[in-house]
Amino acid sequence: MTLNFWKMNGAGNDFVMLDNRDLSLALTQDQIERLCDRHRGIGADGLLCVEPATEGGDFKMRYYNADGGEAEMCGNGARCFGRFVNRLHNDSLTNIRFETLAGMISAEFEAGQVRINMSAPHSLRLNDTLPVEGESLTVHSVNTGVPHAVVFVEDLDNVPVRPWGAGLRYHEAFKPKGTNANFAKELAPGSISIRTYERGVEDETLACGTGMVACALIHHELTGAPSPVSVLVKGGDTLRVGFTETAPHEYTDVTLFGPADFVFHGSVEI
Ligand SMILES: N[C@@H](CCC[C@H](N)C(=O)O)C(=O)O
Repeated sequence: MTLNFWKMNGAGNDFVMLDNRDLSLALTQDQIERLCDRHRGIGADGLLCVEPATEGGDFKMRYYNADGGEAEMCGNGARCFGRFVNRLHNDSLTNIRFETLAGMISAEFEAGQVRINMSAPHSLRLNDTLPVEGESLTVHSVNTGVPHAVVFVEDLDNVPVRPWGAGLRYHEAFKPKGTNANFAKELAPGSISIRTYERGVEDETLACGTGMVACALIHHELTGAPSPVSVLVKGGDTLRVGFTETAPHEYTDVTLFGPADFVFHGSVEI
């Protein structure tokens, strides 16, 4: 079978994009994993499908990690999804609402950049002390559509992202679903730099949208920095996270603004 696909990236987090509005595709976990394989496939951190809405949105977004497992949400993927859907409509849309397993997301378009409005974060925890790889880490956590652990560090360049990331991802404290793991450093009040180890990729990625939101909210919790918070990612882009705190530790209007770029269009045999 020949599959038409588009390749996109959001701040370096890269995705295979598929138009499944007619529901003709039913890819297996194994097929998705092979498509995302950087040596034997197209290569990507994840795969997104556009499907018809069933719960009052304009479309449904399905997101799969590179290991072929489905995840509830992907912030960079959602920005790419918005731009991709707009391209399928000859760039005639100004905004869309789409369903995800983490709730309804809306996207609006601004000169190649996309702002998404995300579902309310939950399960915020601050200052847990956890043993990881022989170190005692101060770990914060929040679910921004998918689970994230956040550790602030002094030396972000030299933080052992893979071993510490995997240590947190599989930590007893986050079982059974595991977590994504972020390492962050304050650059200035309201400005942070982060690196993320992604669950389902099982490695560091160049950017993670839900991770940026998690780190920005924790930065706000720890320092009181107002919205928006600027977040510099490993890939070199700086994105903006906006939010409104409605009550202590309760947030609404959580937005992520940044690039969503087309890379190429092709076909592949599966
Ligand atoms: N890259 C994403 C997050 C994708 C899901 C994540 N790997 C998980 O399994 O929770 C983003 O941009 O948010």
